[in-house]
Amino acid sequence: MARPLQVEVYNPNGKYRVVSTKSMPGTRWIKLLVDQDCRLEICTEKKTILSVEDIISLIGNKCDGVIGQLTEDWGEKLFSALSRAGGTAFSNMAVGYNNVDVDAANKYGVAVGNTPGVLTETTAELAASLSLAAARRIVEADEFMRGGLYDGWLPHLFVGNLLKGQTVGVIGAGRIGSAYARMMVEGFKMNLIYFDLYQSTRLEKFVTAYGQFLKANGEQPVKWRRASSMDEVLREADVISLHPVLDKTTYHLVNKERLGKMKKEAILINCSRGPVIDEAALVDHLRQNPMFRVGLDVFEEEPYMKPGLAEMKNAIVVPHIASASKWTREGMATLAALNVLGKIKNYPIWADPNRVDPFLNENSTPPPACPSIVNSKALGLPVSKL
Ligand SMILES: NC(=O)c1ccc[n+]([C@@H]2O[C@H](COP(=O)([O-])OP(=O)(O)OC[C@H]3O[C@@H](n4cnc5c(N)ncnc54)[C@H](O)[C@@H]3O)[C@@H](O)[C@H]2O)c1
Ligand SMILES: O=C(O)[C@H](O)CO
Repeated sequence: MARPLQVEVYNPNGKYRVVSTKSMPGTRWIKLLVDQDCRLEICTEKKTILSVEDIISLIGNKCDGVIGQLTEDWGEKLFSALSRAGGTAFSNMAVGYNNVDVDAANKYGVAVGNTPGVLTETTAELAASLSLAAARRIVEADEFMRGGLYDGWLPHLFVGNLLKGQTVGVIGAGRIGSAYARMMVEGFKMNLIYFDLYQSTRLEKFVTAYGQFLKANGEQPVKWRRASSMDEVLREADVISLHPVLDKTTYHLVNKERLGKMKKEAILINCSRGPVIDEAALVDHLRQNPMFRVGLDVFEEEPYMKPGLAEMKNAIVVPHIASASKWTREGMATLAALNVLGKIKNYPIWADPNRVDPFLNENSTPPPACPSIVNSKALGLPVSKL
């Protein structure tokens, strides 16, 4: 028989058994669960990605709710195991939930939580950092310097792109895409072109107002345009950042053909999900177009990179750290814990999952509600009046 996975237990006599498949940043989330009569078990196994079998063994015979991670495959097997153990609540510690089969969760009556509202700016800041790093070739220059290759200033040394006055393209102008667009427009006076299935009126108003402000101060105003197709963005933008959800409509959204439509010296940023780009086609494109640059936080088959990517000087690669600021990660842990706790306690669903500040204030008790449950309608869960 397989040995049981190692866990750390808090409040062993708690009435409700909650499992967290990973240790998460901060301690507030632990206190919130323990104070509400939960026995909390945190898996402390060294392996990074737990298998479905590992998680089934963690769930055991009695489990009220699980806090899980985006690296786990939450489908039929796990939701049926959780339901058999009496569980009704699961929360991803992430805003994206493409690792979760929501239909399977619905079938077993399990609420599925996610953590929007707390990682928007942090993630957008990483996309902006990758954009700058790619435009100004910071990683290549750092390697050159550390390699002892710098022997004096030269007119051609690491010449990159000026962002001011260029066009930033955003594909998926939701929470994070809009925050990134605002940063690039306001910070670097870039013009904006975006493509989304929905109009982003707030973003459009922001860029219009900023353009008027610049004009009133004697500067060139910034402009915006909502593209009617994604290809328009690919053709016109100098820097393109991808921020859609991953689903079957966005799988390989950027493929060989679409890469071919982009400017030869364009910059492509991906802080959404790896499979939004056909990564093998991207490697070919990078090889054939040395002035084309990418900044990637996510990969098609994480944790692996497609052959050749690691050798490309025109690629900057970081290990899925876009939401990795202390405040955000602690907030994600809190929201995930409160999703599970709220469902166990039969609390209603918070009316606006983007306005989660009341849950994050360390000096007050969080509202009696689940911050964000993605299948609340399907399960017919009541909405909070707070
Ligand atoms: N790298 C990271 O660490 C990290 C951090 C946070 C979020 N994410 C990813 O970013 C995604 C977006 O997060 P968000 O909070 O901004 O979500 P969101 O729902 O606010 O925004 C997603 C946007 O994509 C748009 N969209 C959907 N399909 C599209 C398509 N085919 N073409 C163009 N636009 C399309 C939607 O209309 C929506 O406006 C998450 O689902 C997650 O996968 C990654
Ligand atoms: O979807 C998410 O939240 C990220 O990928 C992790 O922060």
